[in-house]
Amino acid sequence: FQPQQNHNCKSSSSLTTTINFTDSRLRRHSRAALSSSSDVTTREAGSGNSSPTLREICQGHVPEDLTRKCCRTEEIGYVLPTEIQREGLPFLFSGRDCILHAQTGSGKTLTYLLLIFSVINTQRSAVQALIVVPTRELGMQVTKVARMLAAKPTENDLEQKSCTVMALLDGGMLRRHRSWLKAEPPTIVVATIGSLCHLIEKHIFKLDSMRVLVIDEVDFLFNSSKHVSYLKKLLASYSSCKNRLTVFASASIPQHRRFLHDCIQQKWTKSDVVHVHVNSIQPLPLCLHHRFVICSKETKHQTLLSLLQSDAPESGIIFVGDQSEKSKKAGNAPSTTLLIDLLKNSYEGSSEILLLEEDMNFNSRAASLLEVRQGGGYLLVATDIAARGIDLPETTHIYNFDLPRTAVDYLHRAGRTGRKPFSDKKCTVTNIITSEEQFVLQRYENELKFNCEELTFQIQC
Ligand SMILES: Nc1ncnc2c1ncn2[C@@H]1O[C@H](COP(=O)(O)OP(=O)(O)OP(=O)(O)O)[C@@H](O)[C@H]1O
Repeated sequence: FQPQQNHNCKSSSSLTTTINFTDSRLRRHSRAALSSSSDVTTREAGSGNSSPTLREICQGHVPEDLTRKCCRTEEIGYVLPTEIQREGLPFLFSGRDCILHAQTGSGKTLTYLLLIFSVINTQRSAVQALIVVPTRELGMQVTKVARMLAAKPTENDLEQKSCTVMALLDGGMLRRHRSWLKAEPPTIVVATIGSLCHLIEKHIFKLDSMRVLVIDEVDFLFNSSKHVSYLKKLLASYSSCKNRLTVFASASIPQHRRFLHDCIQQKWTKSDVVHVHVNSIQPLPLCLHHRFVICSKETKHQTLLSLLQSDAPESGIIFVGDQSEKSKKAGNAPSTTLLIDLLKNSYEGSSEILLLEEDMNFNSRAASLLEVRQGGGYLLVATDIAARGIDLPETTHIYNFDLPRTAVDYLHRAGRTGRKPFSDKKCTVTNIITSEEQFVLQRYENELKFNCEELTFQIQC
């Protein structure tokens, strides 16, 4: 995703047709696009009255018991498809490789899982689908949704062999997974790239039967120097795009034309790959209200406290930047620790105060997220490890105690709230900045096309 000089995108541009349609014309367009274009851009969210239900879209593709479970209000209860599901699933069911590019919280996970359940054969004992994720936390979340969909609800169903889902994630028990992989390969594997490639290189994990490969948060993985070479091997050397369906997903695909071009050139996908781009003119969910408060570095803590007292958020995430190497060497306490201490000592709200950062051990990280998910109010102090993919639908407030480094990071942090697809309840993203940082925030506003309102604010001492 890094811009390169003299890069020739001509061949992908000639394959690519960007078409903007409004809601009522989308379905007609989708049908036409099924046979031709490779870059589909849709404009409006929400569903009109004539929209098909999720069940109708899945009919004939996904096993009936699963769509029933997914769509019945007494069970999971997804009656209407989100826009990425409505636009993406027809392409996926028709066997096209896809880049699913849609806002945070728009249901991309269910989109690719429904594709997986449409192609796997549970009678076969082989790994048939592989989902690659950037973090252990996101992996556990995706595994949970996949297992929920795979669970057999009735005794009759229990007679049939069920689909098994293995989480092969950093910090897991690789030895136990090795025996499991050999004795009875699972149908679906959710993996972080490091653990996965280690097992592939040791010939313990085989991709011969893989029919679907999903790379979630694809731009993050391609941008990570730690992951990119493994990722490229996985896409082009360890398996061939001809023998599988390849799906990329993210709310941000910077330079998507260049990426489409690379997908085809590098044989990461087949040449008729489709870029399904939902809400291209509105990268952030509309239900987000963005604000900023200007203060000095010295009054940042007090400003945050005052904001929390006045907002009284039931559930919120406070994002903090990573501690610099210089600050570590100087023996300073990390900002996360200072903030946790501050909140525990001075915040008067009733929310549970929790921490999630990369330096914690995996068990403590899991414990924090488990507590957050168990309901009740929470204030989660987190680094960017919580910014990608984590789905905590009860979150109503995001605080950027430190500004994110890039507009893309802003988009993903902000997108940890506003995650109920058919709700228009306003959620708030608040940036605590110094006056020197104001121009950075303005750059993000321009890039991501949102408006940030200044909050004039009296610090309560
Ligand atoms: N059709 C649907 N109807 C109602 N809710 C849905 C539907 N599909 C998904 N959801 C819910 O929407 C929320 C967000 O979904 P998901 O985590 O897949 O978002 P995402 O698009 O992957 O976001 P991100 O880019 O942040 O990873 C989840 O809580 C999920 O249960």
